Amino acid sequence: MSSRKVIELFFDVVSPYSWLAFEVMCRYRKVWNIELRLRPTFLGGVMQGSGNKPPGLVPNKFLYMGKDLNRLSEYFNVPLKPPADVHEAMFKKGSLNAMWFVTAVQEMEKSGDERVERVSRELWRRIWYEDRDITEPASLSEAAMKAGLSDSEIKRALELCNSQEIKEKLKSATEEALDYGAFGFPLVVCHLNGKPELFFGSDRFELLAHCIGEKWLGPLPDKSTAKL
Ligand SMILES: N[C@@H](CCC(=O)N[C@@H](CS)C(=O)NCC(=O)O)C(=O)O
Repeated sequence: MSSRKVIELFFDVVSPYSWLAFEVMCRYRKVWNIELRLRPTFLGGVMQGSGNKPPGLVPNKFLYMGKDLNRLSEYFNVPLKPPADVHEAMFKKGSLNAMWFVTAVQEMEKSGDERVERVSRELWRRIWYEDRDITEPASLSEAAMKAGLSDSEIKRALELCNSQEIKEKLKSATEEALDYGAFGFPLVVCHLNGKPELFFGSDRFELLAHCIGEKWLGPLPDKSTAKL
């Protein structure tokens, strides 16, 4: 068997399109010969650093995205439902605290990304399905509890959240994404023959599969992995 290709997924839980890409990559890591590396990052920093602006700030794009996400939710089997006040949730409240928290959880992982996967999913579910806060410590705790973290792990993650170490870690992941050429999320970076190949969006999987020599079997490659 050829050696596994390393694929990095840069994501932020404020980004609904990142949720779609995240679920697809988590499903395909069991199907393709890849090593998936989850890279929690801050989309606000990527927008600022690249000179881009969120597509939701253009009124017609905002209207289109509402319809697009509705269709995609069904197609990808990911329970997406925009919060009542998208601008408040995405731009006023934002995701900095949540992404510090996910970074802290990643820092605490001994091996693998299992908890990062579960906690990120619960945070997406809160903001992009239940229309609930993801900025307050109580909200982060609740998401982590649902993700199966123990009380002491949650306490430690909340402490770590405020540490300089974690803030620096999230900042350097954001800088790394920008160095790759990020301007938005999701960003999938495939390492092919020692060279990073970038794919922006949750709508590039067919092309990505072609480039890495794997088969795209649609959003649900294995029905048993698709329960959310
Ligand atoms: N066509 C992409 C759109 C992804 C997208 O709009 N991502 C937002 C964040 S949720 C973004 O960062 N956009 C930057 C841009 O469109 O320039 C997809 O289907 O995934």
